Amino acid sequence: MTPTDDLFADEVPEHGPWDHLAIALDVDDVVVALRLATELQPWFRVAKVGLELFSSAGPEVIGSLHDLGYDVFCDLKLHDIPTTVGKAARVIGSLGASYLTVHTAGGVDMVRAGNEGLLEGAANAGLTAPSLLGVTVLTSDPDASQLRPRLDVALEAGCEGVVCAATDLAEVLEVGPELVTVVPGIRPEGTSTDDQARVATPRAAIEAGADLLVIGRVVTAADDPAAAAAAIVESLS
Ligand SMILES: O=C(O)c1cc(=O)[nH]c(=O)n1[C@@H]1O[C@H](COP(=O)(O)O)[C@@H](O)[C@H]1O
Repeated sequence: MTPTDDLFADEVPEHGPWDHLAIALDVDDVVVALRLATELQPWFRVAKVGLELFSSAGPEVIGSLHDLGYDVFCDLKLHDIPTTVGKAARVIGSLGASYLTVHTAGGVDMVRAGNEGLLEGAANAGLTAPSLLGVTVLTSDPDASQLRPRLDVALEAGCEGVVCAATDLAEVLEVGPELVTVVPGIRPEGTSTDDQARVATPRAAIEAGADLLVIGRVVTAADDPAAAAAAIVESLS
């Protein structure tokens, strides 16, 4: 069953809830990752490569996911001296990733270097400009008191978007209404929060203004990942 089978029997819709869904491929085996990505392709527009998959599969996985039709979200959460972050971001930009994360806790100079590097890498490779996302306060942290200063860093350094909890969205959109908002910690009603502290249901996150929901274990660790993805899309339809 795919979104088109289920919801729109006679026509193939160009847009739907899946425009707002990123699948976090948090596995350490590229074969498993690509199998999941292939199975889940009808339900997600964006595939997220995090530290686990990037460490195991290397940068080539970005191209493999792109070839499957995904926009690729490279979630490396860079945090180092500005020169190192800038150079790493330039490499990622040249590989065709659409999004890259950096920790705003690294400060304005570091985040700006990441942004410049990312855009330069993409431009040198003749690719569309990717988006730098500033991670504000991790959703595993129950204390969001650093949200405002980190948003200020993201805005001053020119981030196109931020990663935040759904519960942070009101403040984020007040301070930076133009920011693309990416929201992890998504948990449908009645599912385990695991190590996440600030969670929300898919619908609550979208209603609070999220542009892109990061969906992880609720789908990838489900007995039937496609059915779990279908249930999320249905909850948003
Ligand atoms: O940058 C992220 O994607 C991220 C930021 C954050 O604050 N919290 C967070 O959970 N993430 C990522 O979002 C995904 C959440 O996975 P689940 O908890 O399994 O839904 C993981 O890949 C995390 O690395």
